Amino acid sequence: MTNLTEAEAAGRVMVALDYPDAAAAESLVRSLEGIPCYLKVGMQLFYAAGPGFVASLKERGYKVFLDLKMHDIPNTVKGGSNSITKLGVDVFNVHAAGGMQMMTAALEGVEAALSGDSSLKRPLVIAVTQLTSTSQAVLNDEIGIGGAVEDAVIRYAKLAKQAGLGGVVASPQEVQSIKAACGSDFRTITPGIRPSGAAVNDQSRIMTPREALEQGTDYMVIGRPITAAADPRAALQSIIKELI
Ligand SMILES: O=c1ccn([C@@H]2O[C@H](COP(=O)(O)O)[C@@H](O)[C@H]2O)c(=O)[nH]1
Repeated sequence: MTNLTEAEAAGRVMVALDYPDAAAAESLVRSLEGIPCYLKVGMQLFYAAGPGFVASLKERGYKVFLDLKMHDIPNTVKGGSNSITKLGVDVFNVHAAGGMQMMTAALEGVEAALSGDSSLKRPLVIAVTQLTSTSQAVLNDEIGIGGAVEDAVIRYAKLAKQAGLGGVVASPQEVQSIKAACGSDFRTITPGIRPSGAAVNDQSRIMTPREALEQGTDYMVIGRPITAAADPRAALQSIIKELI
């Protein structure tokens, strides 16, 4: 048991809307109506449905994580961050592998947007460390980065913290080390969540929702265990129940 209320537990879940178009995503959103979870819009949906879909979620009061994982030269990321901030999203991200200057530029883009429109809310800017699909073997043998995945994650997390970002995307397996290295206020947003018995799919570094919560994660990103379920609302409700 934890001290989380049902609403608080729902607020820790970010449902990944990985759909090919607005109509498909809309149908899932409607099925979850009234549950105060975050909605995550990633590349597939954003490239198909664009800023208009994000704006429609915000108009309906949803908290939105725009997961576009920017990774480009600093000037381009600054511009991208500026445009994203103007969409009014609550959370967005860049790749920590872009380095300190790129992450700082992302924050400059945010500041420029906020200074031009006082009605905008400051988004939480976070950095992707090592994708949760990346295993130890892939990191070492394919990508060619030596050492333990966890060490790479912590290196990226420290760099993101130094750049002034508010948190990182990582596996729940790394949450305790990230918090120890970067402080308890430094947010962890963790995909790689699989309820017991669920298909692992292409994820590698996974944990159940309950285990992730016990590691101290702030938010858990969950896609297919909800969206591919016969009854997505029931699947989300069962995850929330596991968290309270
Ligand atoms: O390291 C990362 C970064 C982002 N993701 C995203 O999270 C969801 C996970 O979806 P599942 O269906 O629960 O696997 C997806 O949108 C990814 O793009 C990630 O998995 N790992």
